[in-house]
Amino acid sequence: MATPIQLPIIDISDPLNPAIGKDMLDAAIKYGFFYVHGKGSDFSADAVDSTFDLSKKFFALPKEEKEKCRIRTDNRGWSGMHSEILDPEHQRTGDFKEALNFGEFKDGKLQQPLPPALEPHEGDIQHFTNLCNKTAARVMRLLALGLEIDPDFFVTRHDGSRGSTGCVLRFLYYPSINSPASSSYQHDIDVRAGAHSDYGTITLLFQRPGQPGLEILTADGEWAPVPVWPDASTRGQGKDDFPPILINIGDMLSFWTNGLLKSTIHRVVFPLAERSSSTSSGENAKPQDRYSVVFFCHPLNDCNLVPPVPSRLVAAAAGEEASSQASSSRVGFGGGAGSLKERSSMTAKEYLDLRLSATYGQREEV
Ligand SMILES: O=C(O)CCC(=O)C(=O)O
Ligand SMILES: [Fe+2]
Repeated sequence: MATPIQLPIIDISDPLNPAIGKDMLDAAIKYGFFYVHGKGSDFSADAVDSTFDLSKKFFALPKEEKEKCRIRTDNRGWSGMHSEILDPEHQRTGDFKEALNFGEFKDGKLQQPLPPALEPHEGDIQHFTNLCNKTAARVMRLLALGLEIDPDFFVTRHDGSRGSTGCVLRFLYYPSINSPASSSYQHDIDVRAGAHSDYGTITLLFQRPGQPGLEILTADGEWAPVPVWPDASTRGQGKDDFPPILINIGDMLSFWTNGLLKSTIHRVVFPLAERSSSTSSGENAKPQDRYSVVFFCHPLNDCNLVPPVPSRLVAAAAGEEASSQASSSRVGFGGGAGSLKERSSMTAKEYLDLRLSATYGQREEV
């Protein structure tokens, strides 16, 4: 079985500490993924727990209720089992998951239909989104410090009070391998979420203890499981504890930094230990449903990603890339935005539209 990857865990309680910025940048260059401690972020265990409770409540609703907020081309709403294919080149069946995307709030209101069960919780969803934006700002300040640029370079370009952004909060539900919804699963061809990279600048991922499944594609081309709790010594110290938040770099930030920061391909699987315990009476991990909560952080729609981030490290990376054979043709993996490097201008909105239409071309117009 592949060995779980050990990713750095970073304390973001001081977002103006250049040494931490350097550590974060190193992780973003080497892996494209790192954890941040829950402590020192803007989240409490309660805020995270109650958001997962809400997500469970939503996915348990009858299909007819969820149908009322089915996703359309604005990328907001619910997508059912098998309706997304994140890796169309390799997947036979759509992803073994359900998802619910929340877009922007205007005057405290979401701009999309909500099922009645969630209506009383609109304020809670907004509160959680605000916390995501605050923690994302800490991470972006530290990355800017690592890049030796104005610490607010990214934060001002993501400031939702100045316009619309493509930020999305997403609830995900992957039924366990023993669920009837997973009965058609064939482990040599199917996955819970196909291989992909994320489109935005950074992604925040919240996971639950005992519900693993995320894997990343390492530089050696191997799939490495990413533990929910990376370090046993940080686990379970008091009720205020929750698994560290996993952060990854998206395609836009990779593009914007000339490929210096890595947008790493990842997927979600039924963990091997769970697969074997569903067919034998072994002592392996008991199959579990997996719930995750993801925040895709995007710049303001009109933010131009050309020219690149004004960092000497980015400029140096561009020089290296030009002289190397391995130019980053995989920026924009997933299709739809392959020729980015030839463009003299590309706004965040243009970029996102290209990527979404490649992945979700079949959705109904709003
Ligand atoms: O559920 C997860 O762990 C990852 C989800 C993901 O990668 C995505 O939605 O982009
Ligand atoms: Fe992802």
